[in-house]
Amino acid sequence: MAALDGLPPLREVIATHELVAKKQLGQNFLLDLNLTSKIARAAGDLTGCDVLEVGPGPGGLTRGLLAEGARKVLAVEKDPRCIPALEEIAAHYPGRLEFILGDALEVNVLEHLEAPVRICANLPYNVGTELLVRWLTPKVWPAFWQSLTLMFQREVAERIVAKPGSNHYGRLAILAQWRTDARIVLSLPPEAFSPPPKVHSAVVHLTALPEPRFPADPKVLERVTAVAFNQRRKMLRSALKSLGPDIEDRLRAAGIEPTRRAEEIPLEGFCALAREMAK
Ligand SMILES: C[S@@+](CC[C@H](N)C(=O)[O-])C[C@H]1O[C@@H](n2cnc3c(N)ncnc32)[C@H](O)[C@@H]1O
Repeated sequence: MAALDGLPPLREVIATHELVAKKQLGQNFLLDLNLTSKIARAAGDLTGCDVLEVGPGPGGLTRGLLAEGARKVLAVEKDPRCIPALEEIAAHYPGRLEFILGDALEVNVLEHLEAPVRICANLPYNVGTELLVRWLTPKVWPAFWQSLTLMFQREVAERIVAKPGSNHYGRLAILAQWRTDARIVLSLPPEAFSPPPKVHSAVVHLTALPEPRFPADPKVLERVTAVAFNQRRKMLRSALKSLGPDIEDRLRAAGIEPTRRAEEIPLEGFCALAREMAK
């Protein structure tokens, strides 16, 4: 029996195209179309938006995004075995699904998208964090996208929304909360996926702020936070020693006591330190 959107159920799609999941591509598919619709709705009002999806796989989330009214979905998929399933969806929604066979870390998507753009994806876990950091750290802000709605391992999701003092607080929290409002909107148990991964998952929704909360150069902020949290239990004067012999002076100039630890420093402090380091 066809699903509500008139296309075959995802289990049938997977069987027809023999999409046996490949671990090295992070393939844990969502086969419940109610769930993929829920994630698409969490992306906000899609009417009139282009939506970038990384890793559409058999297309469950793609179908949700199209049914929720996306003007166009641009889907970037690395696995050629998924293309026939995507072609069926494209035929069902004429002119609204464009897909690119390629690696999302290499494809230039900008020439295929028109503003306003939202990004929504059940990301392959092995490239998820790298893509997120790239989307958060363009030189020029605002970025090309308005919002990100992304599935991660739950632990990564917790790192994105973590506050100072928590074990999860680190580079991801700082980069995300610097330029977006970030919150977890959905938690999913392993059984929601086929095959089930070992860990729980969660969807994070990040809304781009018109301006970063505090001025800083993205590359410097990224570097300073990466180094600081690499040795998170050490005092900053030791953890940041590799950034130069005058690091204690720079910390003080940024209003940070050099004996404090990275996990105690709020976003504002790291931005002040990034400005000092850029001088
Ligand atoms: C977790 S699955 C999600 C599939 C589908 N969106 C779903 O929700 O069922 C991740 C998908 O990303 C694809 N993928 C893995 N690495 C990729 C990369 N570097 N670029 C683009 N797609 C990739 C995989 O082939 C797979 O289809």
